[in-house]
Formats: sequence, structure tokens, C-alpha cells
Amino acid sequence: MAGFVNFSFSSEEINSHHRNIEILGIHPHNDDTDLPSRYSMSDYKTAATTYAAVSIRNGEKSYRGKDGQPVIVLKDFNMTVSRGCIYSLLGSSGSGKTTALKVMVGVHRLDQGDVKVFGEIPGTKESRIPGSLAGYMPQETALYDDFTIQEMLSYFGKIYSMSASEISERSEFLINLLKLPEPNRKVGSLSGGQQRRVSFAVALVHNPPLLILDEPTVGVDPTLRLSIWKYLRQLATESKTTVLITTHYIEETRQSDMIGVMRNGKILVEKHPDVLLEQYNQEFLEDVVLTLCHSDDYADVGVSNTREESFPAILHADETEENHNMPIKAQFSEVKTASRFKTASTHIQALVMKTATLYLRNFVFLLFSLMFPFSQVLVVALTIGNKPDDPSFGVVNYDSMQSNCSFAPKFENCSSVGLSCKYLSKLEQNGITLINYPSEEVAYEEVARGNVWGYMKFSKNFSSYYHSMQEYNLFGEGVDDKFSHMIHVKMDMSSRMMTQFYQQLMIRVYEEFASEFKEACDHNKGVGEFPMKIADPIFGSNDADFRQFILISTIVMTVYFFPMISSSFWFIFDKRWGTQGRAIVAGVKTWEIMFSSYVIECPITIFQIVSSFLVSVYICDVRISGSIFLAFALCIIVGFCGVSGGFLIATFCSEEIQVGIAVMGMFMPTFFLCGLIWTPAAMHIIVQYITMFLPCTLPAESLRSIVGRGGGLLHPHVWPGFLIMLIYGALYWIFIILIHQYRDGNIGLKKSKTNCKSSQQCNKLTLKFNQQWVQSAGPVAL
Ligand SMILES: Nc1ncnc2c1ncn2[C@@H]1O[C@H](COP(=O)(O)OP(=O)(O)OP(=O)(O)O)[C@@H](O)[C@H]1O
Repeated sequence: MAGFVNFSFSSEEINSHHRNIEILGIHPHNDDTDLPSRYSMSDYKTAATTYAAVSIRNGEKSYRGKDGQPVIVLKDFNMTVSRGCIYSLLGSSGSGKTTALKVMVGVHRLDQGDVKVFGEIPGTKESRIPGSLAGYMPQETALYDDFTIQEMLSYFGKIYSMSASEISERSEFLINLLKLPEPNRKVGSLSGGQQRRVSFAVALVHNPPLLILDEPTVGVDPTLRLSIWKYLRQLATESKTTVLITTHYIEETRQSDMIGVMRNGKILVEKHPDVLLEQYNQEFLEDVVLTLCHSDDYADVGVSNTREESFPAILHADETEENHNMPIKAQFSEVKTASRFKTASTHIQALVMKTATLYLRNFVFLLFSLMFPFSQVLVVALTIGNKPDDPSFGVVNYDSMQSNCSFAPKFENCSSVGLSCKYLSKLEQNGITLINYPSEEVAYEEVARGNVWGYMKFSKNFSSYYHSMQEYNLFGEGVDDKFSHMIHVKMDMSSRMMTQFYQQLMIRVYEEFASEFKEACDHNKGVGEFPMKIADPIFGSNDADFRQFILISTIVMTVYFFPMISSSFWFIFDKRWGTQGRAIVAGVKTWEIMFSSYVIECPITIFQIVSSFLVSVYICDVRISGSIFLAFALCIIVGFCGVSGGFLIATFCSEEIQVGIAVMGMFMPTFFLCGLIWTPAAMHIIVQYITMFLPCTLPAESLRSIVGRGGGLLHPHVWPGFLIMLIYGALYWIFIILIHQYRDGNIGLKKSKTNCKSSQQCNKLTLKFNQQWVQSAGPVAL
């Protein structure tokens, strides 16, 4: 932003500007407007108290600096904006103009002092600010690049509860007035100046009684600037619209009724431009402002001269004290008011339409959102729990009775010939490729080269010993050394998964082999068997594998984290672009934004859940024993909880990248701690307790119980998952509301922090203050 040293008008330009003004038929100050000189001092006193559209008294506002210390931005800030006038707030860059405007529209609250807009404290229910009473154009363009001009106007028109015909009529008028390109042009394709004009049009769309414009003419060419001022003049005169404007183009403010010059967080002077020019004996306002700023540099810092210099409100001939003491609703009957419910539902509709349009315009993101959980589950299905493809294993067979290894694996008699071969044939039948090596040394070399995962060595007495052991049930007799009858297995243990696979397979095949041999020899099958049998499962199935365990957790994790990412992303996106702040000034509440997110995320989450279940059932053979609706309900609650969590994260973040890092930072620990890979029962005892309170542990257990055990809602492993989600959801909401209510940049502010506790008390205090102020001011210099 340009400071006072970078004025945009050269002297020549200013002269031509004045000529232009006359050509366009506007006098630098409007003679038709009731100029202050028509009134007596007592009129002003009454007016200052009663007729102010905006008044700030003893305002103080500070931000927290980088070192955590408060940095005072507004101090001793006193300002009065009369109804139906154009007030230009001038000041160097960083002097606090935007902050003052944000205080007026209820986005920021004062640390000290009182602010009133049309006699009410912004943020209170009566004030309708934030709401339809004000049209706010922030400094940033605060538009959606993916929206067309018409969509932008329609979105805010809808927020202001305008009908479709009103929006279209008003849009046409504003597009012509501001010479905007075709209404179906995307905002992102417009020039900077055109975008600012669209932003201006958005502030005007509902024709509000108070217009607060933060540098509306930046990047606008002089001719258009003149027509903008002409229109503002017309609004102030004919519709009694109050216009509060900040600009660095000082000379254009000649057309305003009042100029407030701000420096270091306070108003140095509030006067009519002509009065300023006359008083400081200057030809140009720019010089007046420079003189004021220079003199302030030498003035006693900390002493506000506002009181001596301030100029009371302008009085319009047709205004009476009574009509300004009426409630806002009665004062502005033409401004639409609807029931709270209707307004909220209109806001939610507009917000849902907005996010839906943004989703559709960012089709890749939408596709990613829809496919993300599905693809996660598919990835798990395709990558986890499957058997290795074409596994190879080495064999060194020293068995002295292997002469006839081409025998079929089936036992036809109780022969001791080639038992090692029979076992190996069974292994091959189970999909293992066996590679014979002549010696252990060669086999070892092959393992070292990575050609096989390991090798098994059959000792020379394997067949004979095994046969005699089974035949006579002897153990150890006739064996010359204690290892000469065994199978030795050596493996590359660097991959746990692979070695486990081989180990399990070898043992299982051995059990089959032993059982068949005993049958062929007519031996009692039970002899030598492990005295324990794992019976049929109570819940689940014998073939339920690790993949099924992981799938359930994956569904819960993705259904929780993805809505968290998308809701926080949209929230941050809106916050960073300024569109959220603008919507809030237009009256949208935080809970409405959250609710609209639930509405928009609901179909997406349903799609995600359905597709995840389809993959689980049809690709991974997961059998759902319990109620599919209960499983769905749980997933939906988990998804909604994720949306709320996303809001909480977004509350602390200011950029999308921060959201990404925060969610990733939460995802990985949750991934492990929630027992996705390893059961929590095997974790450290302290971690086990922590794990129980994490958002995905109990819901995953619930879903597992519904799917695997067929558990109902009252099942002891099912209801805790629902309960923890409801607790999380409630906690998220409470934190969000508390943070938004009490942090700086308050959203949905209920009560401004003022010196007074109620609206009536504030009225009295303001009245008292104004009286003292006017009495102490002495004669106003005109
Ligand atoms: N949210 C914030 N947190 C911390 N400091 C802030 C914040 N907003 C504004 N400030 C600081 O407050 C001071 C006043 O800022 P403000 O935007 O009100 O100035 P301004 O007069 O509008 O400036 P400009 O003409 O450049 O727009 C600046 O020093 C700015 O850095």
C-alpha cells in the first residue's frame, strides 16, 4: 500500500481531476448536501450524540507482536461518522485504518472503549452488524478465482437473503455502473483493477445503509474513479447511505463530507475538506495532510487532539431525533430481515452451493476426495496379506534313502523310501519352487546372492529314522549322532514377513505330511500330536487374515482423516482469501460454515464409505456379520467428527501447508497408536491407556465388532466407539466456539468488550461522553 509519500496524483493530475469532476457535474463538495454551516453549535451537539452512524470513543486496540508483547494499533481513538455522509479516513500505511474498519464491522473488538454503529454495539443481536446493515469491501479482493462475476454477486446476494430477480437486477446495474466485463467471466481471469471493481460491486449488491470501503479505488483508472465517487455521492445524498472510505488517493476525498486524518492509531483531525483547506491555507488536501502529519511528529505524543479538532455529525434536514432513537429494525425497515432460522438456512444454502461449485471447478480435487478412501482400501487389499509370488527355496538333500525321489507325494504304503522327497513334493504342491543344491556351501552362496530366501538340509538318516520312529515309536535309538535325522533350515532373516511365511508353510506342510504317513502306516493318528487343537472360531472365520484386520482400521482412519483434511482445507482457503471474513461481515456465523461443511461432506463421505465397503467385501472377502446400517452410521459419525477436527486445526493454521503438516503429524502416530498394525494389547502399558482415548482406536474396535462379531449397538465393544466419537465431536465444537469467541479477530462476536455491560448502559455512557466531549470542545472551527 502506498504511504503518504507516494501520492498517486501529480499536481497536474489533480487539476485535471477537478476539471473532470466539474465535467461530470459533481462539485468537490456537494452543495445539495446539508453542509455543517447551516446549523448552529447546539445542532451539532445534538447531532454528535444522536445522529452518528458510527462512533468510536476512547478506542484502544492492540495486536500481539512477534515477541508476544502487545503492539498498540489504536489508542485514544475517537471518531464520529454522521449518517448519510461520505467520510474519508486518511492515514499513512500501518496507521490503523483497516483495524478501525474491522472494529466497526465486528470482526475485531476493542480492548478498551466503545464502538457503536447506528447506536448499537457491533456483534450484538440488535446491531445486525455483522449482517445486512453494512456492505464491506476489504482491502484484499476477497473473491473466488474460480467463480464468475455473476456467481460472486449471486453468492453474496444470497447471503443477504436477496431473491434471484433482485440479484439479477442489481447485478446488471452494478456491472454497467462499474463497467465490469461479461458476467460469465471468471474472476481469476480478470485484471487486478477489474477484480477490485467486482469486489466493490459485491459490497454494493444489497444496497446497504452503511458502506465500509477499504481502498476501493486502488487500481481503478481516473475516469472510473470519478464515476465511482459520483455514485457514492448519489448514494449519500439520495439514499442517505453512509459511506466510510479509506484511500491513499488524497485528492479524490475532496468529494467527501468529512475527512478524518489518522496517524499512529489516533485521529488527528476530523473536518470537512474545504474547512481543512481553508484552515491550513493550502490548495491541495495532500499538502494539508502532510502539514498535519509533520506537526504531529513534533506534537506531544500520547495526547490526542481529536477532541479539540473533531467535528460533530452532519445533520440532515429531514431527520428527527426520534427516528434515530428507534430500534435498528425500525430505522432500516427497507433492509431485509428474516427469521433467524430462515436466515441461517439461506446462509447454509449459499455456503453449500459455494463449496459445491468450488469442488466442481476443481474436479481433480473432487475426484481425489471421492477416490481417496477407496484407493487406500484397494491398496491395502492388493498389497497386504497376499502370498509371495513364486517363492524359491533351496534344498540340500543328504538323505540316504532319496534314491527314488520322483515318487508321487501320496503315501501308498508305509515305506521308508524317499520320505524327504515326499515332504518336498508337498511343499512344491503348496506353491514353493525348490532348487536343489549339491552342498550346503553352494546353497549358502545362493542365499547370500539373494537368489533364494533360505535352504533346508535333510540329514543322511532322515527317512530311515523317521520311518523307524513312527513304526516303533522309538526315539533316539539307532541314531549315531543326535542331528543326523533332522531337517535343518537356514534362512535370510532380513525380511521378517518372508521368513514368517516360509516358517508357517513348512510347519503346516509337515503336519499334513506326518498325518498322511501315520495313516499309511495304520498308526494311531494321535500319537505324537501336539495336545492342543484350535477349534472353530466363536466370531470371525479361520481364514480371516491380517489384511482383514488392517482393512477395518484403514476404513476408520481414512473416513476420519479425509474429511478432516478437506474441511480444514476449505476453511483455510476461505480464511486466506478473505472470503470467509467477508461472509462473516455479511452475517454468516461460524456454526453455519461448519454446518454447511457437514452438508457438503456428507455425500462425499457416504460415497467413500460405500466404495470402501465394496472393496472390502468383494475384493478382500470380508464378511459383514452385523448390521451394515450400524457400520455405516459409525463411519458417518467418524467422518463428521473428522470435519469438526478439521475446523479446530484450521483455527490454529493460517495456510494450507500448515494444515497438511498438522494432519500428517497426527496421522502417523494415530496410524500406529490406534492398533492399525500391532494390537494395542501388546503396547507399553502407559501407551495402552493413551491409545484408548485416541479418536480411531475404539471406533476401529467397534467396527471390527460389528463386522466380525455381528455386535449390535449395545455390545460392550460397539457402543464405546460411538460414545468416544460423540465426546470428540462435542469437545471439538466447544473448543472451536471458545477459541473463535475469545481470540482476537473474533468471529460471531456476541458482546464487544466495552466499558459498559448492556446496550442501555452503553447508550448512557456514550451520551454522557459525547456531552462532555462537545462541552469541552469549545467553538468548532469552520
Ligand atoms: N492481525 C494482525 N496481527 C498483528 N498485527 C497486525 C494485524 N493486523 C494489522 N496489524 C498491524 O497493525 C498495524 C495497523 O495495520 P492496519 O492494517 O490497520 O493499517 P492500515 O492503516 O490499514 O495500513 P494500510 O494503509 O497499509 O492498509 C500494522 O502495523 C499492522 O502490521
